[in-house]
Amino acid sequence: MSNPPSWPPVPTEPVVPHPAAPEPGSKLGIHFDQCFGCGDDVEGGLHIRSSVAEDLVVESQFAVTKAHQGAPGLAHGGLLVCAFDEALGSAVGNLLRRPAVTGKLETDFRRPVPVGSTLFITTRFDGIAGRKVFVSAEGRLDAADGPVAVQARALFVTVGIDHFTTHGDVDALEKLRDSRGADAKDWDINP
Ligand SMILES: CCCCCCCC/C=C\CCCCCCCC(=O)SCCNC(=O)CCNC(=O)[C@H](O)C(C)(C)COP(=O)(O)OP(=O)(O)OC[C@H]1O[C@@H](n2cnc3c(N)ncnc32)[C@H](O)[C@@H]1OP(=O)(O)O
Repeated sequence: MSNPPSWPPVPTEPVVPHPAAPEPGSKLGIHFDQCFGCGDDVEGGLHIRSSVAEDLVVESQFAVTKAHQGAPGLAHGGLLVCAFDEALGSAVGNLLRRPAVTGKLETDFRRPVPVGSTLFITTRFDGIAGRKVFVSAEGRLDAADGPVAVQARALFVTVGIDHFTTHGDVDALEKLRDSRGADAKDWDINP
């Protein structure tokens, strides 16, 4: 059997938060009201909520409902991946205060996640190499110290706002500003 790949897969530097990054104890707002991961306007969305803890840790919660089923009474694995994409991406975007997109996201499903449970997701920064930001997370059932149900690790790549205006909606910046309020105006959007 081959050894598991090392993580991060390339040499990295420690992650330094943006000087204006939210302090430990801060709640993170939604980044876009129509986002499936966090948006308030999405019926059946994941409605993930996150806050900053000490030592560059971000804590997120995903309350699993019937809208998120795969098998009867159990969360769909793809939506659990979405929850981690949101939690990890939110940590990267908010603490570096730059837009970033998921380049790679791996998940290990260790336990079933029932409808009615809440997944407590803890995200940590593993290192940065140029535009590449490596993060990992674990999701525990029903409490911050509950049993581990899902683990994930990901590469996010920082991008300019042109990523969204070119490939998505030409009005992306205005729509993000409308969702985030005045807080959006001083983001580093042209790496
Ligand atoms: C999302 C809205 C954000 C709004 C902003 C407001 C702030 C909000 C704050 C916070 C909340 C955020 C919450 C969001 C959560 C959800 C995030 C998502 O689901 S994002 C959607 C899914 N992901 C994509 O659609 C990417 C599609 N891929 C691409 O667009 C490109 O491939 C991209 C940008 C990732 C890289 O393309 P290149 O041309 O810019 O750069 P190249 O040179 O190819 O890659 C850069 C480096 O990364 C490595 N790399 C890229 N992809 C890799 C991969 N899959 N595996 C390994 N390395 C990879 C490359 O090898 C390269 O490394 P070397 O610099 O040469 O060392």
